[in-house]
Amino acid sequence: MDRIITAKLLTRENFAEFGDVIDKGGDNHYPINGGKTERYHDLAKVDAAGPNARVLVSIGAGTPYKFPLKLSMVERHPFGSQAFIPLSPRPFLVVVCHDGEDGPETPHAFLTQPGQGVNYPRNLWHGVLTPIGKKQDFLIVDRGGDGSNLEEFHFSHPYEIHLPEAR
Ligand SMILES: NC(=O)N[C@@H](O)C(=O)O
Ligand code: NI
Repeated sequence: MDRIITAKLLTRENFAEFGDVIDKGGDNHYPINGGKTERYHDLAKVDAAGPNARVLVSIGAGTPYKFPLKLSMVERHPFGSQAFIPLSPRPFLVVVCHDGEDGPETPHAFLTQPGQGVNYPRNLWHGVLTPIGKKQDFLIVDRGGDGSNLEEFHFSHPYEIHLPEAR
């Protein structure tokens, strides 16, 4: 099986089967504060389940990965969603998989558009936060609480993830 995957530009449409896109591209927005602010409303479903669950807001100071990326592991969070919102307008890599009978199916790789964030629903298989080219900070909104909220899957053979040519 071909283990080389080239990331495609992330859009609301092509990511819809996996999770939420956090940007100003949706149509659910309206003026607040007398029109001084436009609110882009309800962009992501935040989910925090299990014992003593609560929503966490954190900052991830990410270090870039080399490309092509060797993807040998994906993970998922059984008790909650996880959102990554970049604090600088640089694209980053998003890798997600549907769940199959024997674990994650073939990965799908996306290159976000500058400033775009994503939200992974509970139990969505995903690669870890993957900045590109330089250090990048991210706001992370995910679940805290008791119990193990991390499940990892190690592929028997790694995938090789490439970025699209024309960037
Ligand atoms: N644990 C954490 O904050 N990050 C990972 O779950 C990840 O998806 O990068
Ligand atoms: Ni995660």
